[in-house]
Order: sequence, then structure tokens, then C-alpha cells
Amino acid sequence: MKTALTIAGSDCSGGAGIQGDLKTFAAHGVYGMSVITAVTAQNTTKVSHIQGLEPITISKQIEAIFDDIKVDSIKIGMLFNKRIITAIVNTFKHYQLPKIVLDPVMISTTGRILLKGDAIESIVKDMFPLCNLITPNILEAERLTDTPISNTYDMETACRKLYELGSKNVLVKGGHLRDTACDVLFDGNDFTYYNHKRIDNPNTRGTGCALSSAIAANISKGQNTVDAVRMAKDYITKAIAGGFSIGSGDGPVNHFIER
Ligand SMILES: Nc1ncnc2c1ncn2[C@@H]1O[C@H](COP(=O)(O)OP(=O)(O)O)[C@@H](O)[C@H]1O
Ligand SMILES: Cc1ncc(COP(=O)(O)OP(=O)(O)O)c(N)n1
Repeated sequence: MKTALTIAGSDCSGGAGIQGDLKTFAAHGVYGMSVITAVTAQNTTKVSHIQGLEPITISKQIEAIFDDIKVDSIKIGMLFNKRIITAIVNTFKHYQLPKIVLDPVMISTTGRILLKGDAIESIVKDMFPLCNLITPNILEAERLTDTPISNTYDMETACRKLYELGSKNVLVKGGHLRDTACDVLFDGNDFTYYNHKRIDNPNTRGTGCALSSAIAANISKGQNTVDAVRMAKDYITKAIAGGFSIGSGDGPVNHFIER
């Protein structure tokens, strides 16, 4: 059995974060494990509370897993603050790491800050160089490169700038562009474009989490990065098409449809 680990925040409503990641791993037939960085109280309309965990609690979770179990890939999501990032990076130093897919989660679709300002610098300096792939959305890529993005040409420019920050591959996701859902991958030499039709369904909660954990699951199963992203993009497209309403705000993507 292949394994995958998510290091992320808990979303009690089950659409994003740890809960969305574990559903994605299960749908890929990969054994999922989790290290929780923060507990959020959120639903389809808002994030009402966030409690970052103490760094020691995060380090101990990582040690418990790596001291005993072979980890075939890691997905990293919500990191929340600088102390948490430092704890993870310091604990990682004791282990041989598999490929890491990092979704630099900064803000929820419902508008709540999920990464404190002073933590952005730490992610870039300490985390990006450890990663096989980073998967910023348009807003995150704009923030990280300080450049506006409105089309695929701008996405390529952002990919080049982000690549210089140390990750081996960069995927800029186009879900927030108006009339396309094109994602752009850059490996330092070549671009790969994943161009799917935009789906008209507001129930897209957890798309970024599901995409990055699907990529990690595919890497666990031995896929290279280009194919892992292609398969994950097919997965998320179907999951968005099947997204459903469960509350008064936008609902989650669907991990349970026939594929
Ligand atoms: N309406 C949509 N139709 C099709 N694909 C979408 C749609 N919205 C997002 N996606 C895709 O979902 C994935 C997550 O993208 P995005 O929404 O940009 O990330 P995030 O959830 O981190 O903001 C990407 O592959 C993106 O292209
Ligand atoms: C705990 C937690 N982590 C990440 C997110 C953001 O999820 P994402 O898939 O990027 O997008 P939305 O669900 O916000 O549309 C989150 N909300 N909570």
C-alpha cells in the first residue's frame, strides 16, 4: 500500500484542509495520514475561528509518523504562522523526505487570512527549496511575485519568477481567471498547459486542497510530476462538475462520483 501525508489545517465542515485531503487520498486508493497545524471553525459561509497548534505538538506528530512509517509523498497546506513553519522545517531535518507538494494557502474563498503576513517570508525562504512542486492560485502567485496576473502569458512570467525561489516545479492554477481553467506548470525549462473547460458550478470549496493532494497521491503511486498533475487535473475537473450544496454558501467538490 502506498502512503501519503498531509500537513495542513483542520476544516470541521469537511470541504478543505485535512478532511478534504484525506478524502482525496482515499479516492486514489492511497493510505492517508495527517499532521494538523491548526484547527479552524468554518462552514460554507465563513471561517469563524482559528487556533494554531503549539509547534511541539506539530513536531511530535511528524516524528510519530516518520519514526515508524514509510511516507511516499507529502502534501503541505495551511501553515498559519512562522513558528509552525520553523517547527516543521527543523523536524524535517531529521528525516529523509519524499517529494513534497506545497499549496501555499493564504486566504479562504470566504475571505479569512489563513497565513499570517510574517509567515510568507518563511515559507519562501525555508519551505520552497524543500519542495518538488508548489501550487499557488492566481492571488497567491500575485502576492508572491508582486506582479498582477490576468492571462496565461502573465502566468508563465509568474512561473519563471516563482521557480527562482527554489521549488523544482511550479504550477500556477488558473481557477480564478474568468473564462478559462488553465493551469501552467514550469520545470525550469519547459511549460506544460492543463487547459480544461471552465465548469459553471459554484460548489468549488476545497478545489486547491483536492488538486494538491491528488498530485501527491499520484506521486506516491510512482507518477512523474507532469503526469501526476495531468491526472489530478482530470480528477478535480470531475470533482468540481459533481460539486454539491450542503449549506447556505458554496458547497464542496465531490470526491465520491464514479470515475
Ligand atoms: N469553475 C471551474 N471549472 C473548472 N476548473 C476549475 C474551476 N475552478 C477552479 N478550477 C480548477 O481547480 C483547481 C484549483 O484551482 P483554484 O481554484 O485556482 O485554486 P484554489 O482553490 O487554491 O483557489 C485548478 O486546477 C483550477 O483550474
Ligand atoms: C483548513 C483550511 N485549509 C485550506 C483552506 C483553503 O482551501 P482551498 O481548497 O484553497 O479553497 P477554499 O476551500 O477556501 O475554496 C481552507 N478553507 N481551510
